[in-house]
Amino acid sequence: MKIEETIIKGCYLITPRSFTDNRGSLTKIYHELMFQEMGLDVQFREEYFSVSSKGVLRGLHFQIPPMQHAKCVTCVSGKIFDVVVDLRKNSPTFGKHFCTELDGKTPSLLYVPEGLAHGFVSLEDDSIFLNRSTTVYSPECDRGIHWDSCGIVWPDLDLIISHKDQEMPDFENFNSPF
Ligand SMILES: Cc1cn([C@H]2C[C@H](O)[C@@H](COP(=O)(O)OP(=O)(O)O[C@H]3O[C@@H](C)C(=O)[C@@H](O)[C@H]3O)O2)c(=O)[nH]c1=O
Repeated sequence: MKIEETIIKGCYLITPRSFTDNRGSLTKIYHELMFQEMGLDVQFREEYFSVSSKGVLRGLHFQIPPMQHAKCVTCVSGKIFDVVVDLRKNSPTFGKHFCTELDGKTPSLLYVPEGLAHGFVSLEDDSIFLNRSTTVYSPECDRGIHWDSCGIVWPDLDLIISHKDQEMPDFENFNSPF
């Protein structure tokens, strides 16, 4: 595995190891010891995947204390435009964002530390997004900021967005607990 820090401290792009042969490929996306060796000594508690049509935007989400979490996300099929926003008040990149494409054909992972909001837009039909988190889902602590915040330039697509996400507060009107 290869790890590279993004412009946001503690947020890493990870290139997993893939093995390809005449049958197809095998990609290792989590290995406890390898994660520890990369400095990511975390215990994941929950994992799920979602399937999204082209243009679906989900985000920008996070959980507030006491159920805040780090997460490791990837796209196992299709392609997504993935974004994180730093909500840590004492961080030099507070309010700044980082975006990257996650492509099922050339797998890579994004490790998102506590205190960041996360979202993505699906660039292809049936993109499969895989999410592993260090706390379980808590509807009481589930929060978000509006997707059209912080100067994020989203892909020019006909976006499909849930009512819940359309109603999220702007970053400017959100008092961060981080
Ligand atoms: C995220 C989640 C949702 N749900 C339920 C709540 C709801 O009925 C349905 C759909 O939930 P949402 O609309 O919140 O799903 P979605 O918009 O896909 O939420 C996800 O977005 C991406 C960007 C993230 O970063 C994730 O952490 C998560 O917040 O699934 C769970 O039961 N467990 C979960 O872990």
